[in-house]
Amino acid sequence: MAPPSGEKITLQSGKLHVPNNPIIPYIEGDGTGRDIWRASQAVFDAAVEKAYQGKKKISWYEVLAGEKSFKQVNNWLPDETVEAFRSYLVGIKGPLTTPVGGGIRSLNVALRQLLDLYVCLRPVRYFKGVPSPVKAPEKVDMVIFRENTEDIYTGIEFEAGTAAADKFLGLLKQEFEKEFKKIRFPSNVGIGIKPVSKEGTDRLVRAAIQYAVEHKRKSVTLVHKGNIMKFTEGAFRKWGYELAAREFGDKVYTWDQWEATKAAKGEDAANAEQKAAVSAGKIIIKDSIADITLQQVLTRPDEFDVIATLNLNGDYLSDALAAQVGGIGIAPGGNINYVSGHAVFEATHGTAPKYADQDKVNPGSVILSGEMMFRHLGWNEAADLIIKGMDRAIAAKTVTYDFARLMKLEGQGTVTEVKCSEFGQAIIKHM
Ligand SMILES: NC(=O)C1=CN([C@@H]2O[C@H](COP(=O)(O)OP(=O)(O)OC[C@H]3O[C@@H](n4cnc5c(N)ncnc54)[C@H](OP(=O)(O)O)[C@@H]3O)[C@@H](O)[C@H]2O)C=CC1
Ligand SMILES: O=C(O)CCC(=O)C(=O)O
Ligand SMILES: [Mg+2]
Repeated sequence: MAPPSGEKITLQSGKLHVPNNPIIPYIEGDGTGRDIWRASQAVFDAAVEKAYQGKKKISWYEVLAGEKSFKQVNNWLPDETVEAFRSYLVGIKGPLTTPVGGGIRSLNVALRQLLDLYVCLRPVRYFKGVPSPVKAPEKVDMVIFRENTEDIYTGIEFEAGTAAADKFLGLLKQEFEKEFKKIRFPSNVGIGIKPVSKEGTDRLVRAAIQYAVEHKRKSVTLVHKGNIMKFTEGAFRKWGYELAAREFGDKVYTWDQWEATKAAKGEDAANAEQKAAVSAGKIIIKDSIADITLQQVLTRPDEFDVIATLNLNGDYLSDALAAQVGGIGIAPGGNINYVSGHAVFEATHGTAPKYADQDKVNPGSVILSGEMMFRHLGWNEAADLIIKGMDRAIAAKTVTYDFARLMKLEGQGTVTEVKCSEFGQAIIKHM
């Protein structure tokens, strides 16, 4: 049931209108979600109270999904939950379990698709003092724009040996014999479909470039595997460059332009043109193939800034990048539709079931997802307090097991390992 007090956040003339007492729906999450949510909600309420001294307050509205929902109402993702996020516009969630190889499809992905939250926004930045496996983690300052509604996450798959798979293979054999013959073992094969559209690419790349312009970032890299998947990943690259030139022509310089100038006037001329564009404050739009990207974000992190990529690449890249700045314990995210105003913020990590109900794991990812939510709402004072509290709690080396483990390996002196709830309290104390 919605809380008795509070008002709806609305979209007015394309802008969010946020009342002082907004109703914000949340999903607690499975596994470690329960512990993390408790710690995080305390931090959110404390930050709002400290920033606005009672003038603003969130009315939290718990909605059900996942294991808790199945237990209580025999439904993994009730319509009321989706409707609440639709109706109240902005929400936040903990992680939800997805079984491997069978069972229900991802509820996390379902929510993104049902609400058409086409951007998965995952900033990756370094907090001073956080232990890291790399030599210069402070060079990592990237913002991932992961396409969130297409690619293999659409879940169009046919299980090997089923009637559906046989029917699909039959169609393929009949209509596309040349392609069918490429299947190495056609009698026992699972099939997946990877849709990537121009519309989906355009809106994702538009959001990434818009962000780069608004935040004065240096470059947007289109990450793809277009050498192998020419008409999906390759098309993403092509459409991305075309959109950049068409909609942001005066604000960007693309590697497509560089190639054209090189072909016409030689490499020196192309380099000079790019240098002039950088001096004029233009954003460089470039691209990089996904496999080498995973190496270069490690070896040359300062060459990457905003990254726009498809769903699966973005999933891999966000966990890999999180490792460089201290791990998945402080990797926040938001699923956003910049047109409808709908947004659901959530951590990059999952339910880490082996630590469930031990009050152990790092609540930092959900806390920083809340920080992103506050900025999205224009509540920057509350967001700033969360960053301040987090910075100082880490500097005081009062940290959860994940950071403590790495800090001890680094020989960082006295480290106080605290529980999930205690880390939340440490953030509040240091605000
Ligand atoms: N958006 C969502 O809701 C997501 C849901 N999932 C789902 O979660 C389930 C488990 O997935 P799995 O692949 O194991 O990945 P998880 O992210 O849940 O956990 C993997 C490992 O990451 C570390 N970790 C995760 N969360 C934290 C945290 N808060 N603080 C510190 N360390 C953390 C732990 O490492 P260590 O063992 O080294 O301590 C943990 O064992 C699956 O069902 C998956 O589908 C996964 C990702 C996103
Ligand atoms: O939905 C899931 O269970 C996994 C999703 C995931 O890994 C992600 O979005 O990063
Ligand atoms: Mg993931």
